[in-house]
Amino acid sequence: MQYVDVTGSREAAGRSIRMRDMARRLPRLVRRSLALAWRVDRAATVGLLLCQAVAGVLQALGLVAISGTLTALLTSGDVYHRLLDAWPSVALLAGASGVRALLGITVTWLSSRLRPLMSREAEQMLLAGCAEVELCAYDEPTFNRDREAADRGAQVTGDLIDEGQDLIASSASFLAGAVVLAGVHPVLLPLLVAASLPQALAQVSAARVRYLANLRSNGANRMLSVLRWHIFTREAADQIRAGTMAAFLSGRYRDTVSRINREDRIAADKGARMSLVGAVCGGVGSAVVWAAVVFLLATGRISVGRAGTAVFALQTVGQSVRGLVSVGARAVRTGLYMDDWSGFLDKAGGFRMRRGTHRAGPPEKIEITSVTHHYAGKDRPALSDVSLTLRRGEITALVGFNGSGKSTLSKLVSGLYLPSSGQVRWDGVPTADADPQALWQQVALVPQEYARWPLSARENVTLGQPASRGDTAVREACEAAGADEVVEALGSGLDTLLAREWLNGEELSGGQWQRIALARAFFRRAGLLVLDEPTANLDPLAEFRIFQRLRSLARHQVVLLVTHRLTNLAVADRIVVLDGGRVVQEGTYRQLAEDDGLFRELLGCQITSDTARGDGDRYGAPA
Ligand SMILES: Nc1ncnc2c1ncn2[C@@H]1O[C@H](COP(=O)(O)OP(=O)(O)OP(=O)(O)O)[C@@H](O)[C@H]1O
Repeated sequence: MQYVDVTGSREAAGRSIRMRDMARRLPRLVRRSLALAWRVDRAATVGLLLCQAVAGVLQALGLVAISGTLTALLTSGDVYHRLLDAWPSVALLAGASGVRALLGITVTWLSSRLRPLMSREAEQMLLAGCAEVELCAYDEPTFNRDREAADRGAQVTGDLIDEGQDLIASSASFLAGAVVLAGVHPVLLPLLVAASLPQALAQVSAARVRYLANLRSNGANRMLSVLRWHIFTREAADQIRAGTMAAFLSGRYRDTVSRINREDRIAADKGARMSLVGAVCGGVGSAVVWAAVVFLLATGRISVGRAGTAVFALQTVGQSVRGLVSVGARAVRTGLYMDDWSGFLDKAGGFRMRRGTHRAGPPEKIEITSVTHHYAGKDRPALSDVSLTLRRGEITALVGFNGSGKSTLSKLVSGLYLPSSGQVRWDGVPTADADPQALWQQVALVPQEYARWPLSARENVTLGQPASRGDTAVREACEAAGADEVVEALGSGLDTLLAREWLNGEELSGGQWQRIALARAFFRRAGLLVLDEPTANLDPLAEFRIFQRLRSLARHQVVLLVTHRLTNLAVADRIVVLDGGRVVQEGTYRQLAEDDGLFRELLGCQITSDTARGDGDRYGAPA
């Protein structure tokens, strides 16, 4: 079992990283990191830039001071006068070092302030981006892969501030050293840069190898987080124990980790080999540069004092070139992750919602016309040529076998999905032309898998959107859903946190949660009420009450009910029977129960199984 990038497009992008790309990308990366830093903390960003600029100037001054000191000390004359001549340069050197140390501390302070802010900002931008995509995006492997990569990009955003800072610092120190070195002799600077090139190439290649290894492990890492979630959280804790699955899951986790370790080890070995070759070439290059200095000194082309300055300048420039290359390579790798992040934000993984602007009100009529719907990667359509009209004040029930398309149809009616072909129109306006946020204001949905939000009972009902009538409206919705008794039994009533793993939180039973989910939908007072298996976890009495109340609740709403509890369907005005994604029957309960067809067949099975259960209970129950 593996998650793989089926398109391989990002691997191709990673493979194309070359020295030229790096040079092209670096300024963009610095700009991008500064833009994000500016967004989260302007004062710290300006402070950082100022510190770096001043540190660069001080570095240059320090090198000039070294040159002055050496020239003063190495010229002829008595020691006293030589020291007297040297002291202003020494004082400048000491002053510059002291201020640079202070600036270094300030840079560390400001960076540590900015780093977490940037990562969190990037994460929040990603979360906001995810909320803007079409629901169908989650069915696409490419979207999930890109989102995962973008998440990684958001996490490493903070690194970019350090890398950006190191780049600016190395560039400033390179410039300072280069100016001084060029002043000593014009041949030294180009020679040094040429000598550093092999190392630079090796570093970039090693960074590419590491990025590609990470890319290959992306799917495995994703699987690890899925496994970790299942092993860690209480959601499946009971099933892991009762199913004695712990060893199996840990084994799969271990196997996946081994796969990642193997990739990492190969990348580390390859990277080390490249670095070694680069270091050897760099060493030879350095020897050539030092030989050039000795040659220039021996042939009298430079003085001893200038040769001394050259030594310091060479060290500074050499260090900054190495720094530039290694930080540059790291920054390019981070930049690739950030490309994943910003690319995802730009086009929301290619699934940004682009619908119309019509602001839908509570619908009078929802028409489904010749709707066919395909899920991504499926050969067969989930729905084929379905036509149907839903009206306010009417309860329409969808029934059929598992997988016959009931939930899909309810999601199309709610505008959560747009049909592959055909139209769903709310009062004549296709859902594709409606403003989705305004449309969903009119949708109250209880899906099969309703969310159990780790929020207070009140927020679980209001979904964070309280009504003007405050708790009165919450209590009315709870009463309609039979959740009033659930809330009353909670330690702090509506204020109770519904998550036992948190301090003071309380846990509800499956049926109690379902009542809260129903209260949520009743509280919303939207124009469309969609109930997908709303009573699956309810006891018979609670179920009976819900179906009883549905009639009065439906007076002002379009109601769509999906259920397998056929015996309760007398409450519906119309029943639509789906089979293999097609409508095969439509009518009232009485009509369908009398007609030959799938509904009567299903109803017969349910009555038979209920009777069998009843018999079993009767004969099997202890006296
Ligand atoms: N997100 C999805 N991605 C791909 N295929 C899907 C997705 N959701 C549903 N399907 C497929 O579409 C078909 C219809 O599924 P749907 O959930 O609408 O059926 P249903 O009638 O509601 O089933 P059930 O009674 O089991 O809830 C099934 O073949 C299912 O595998």
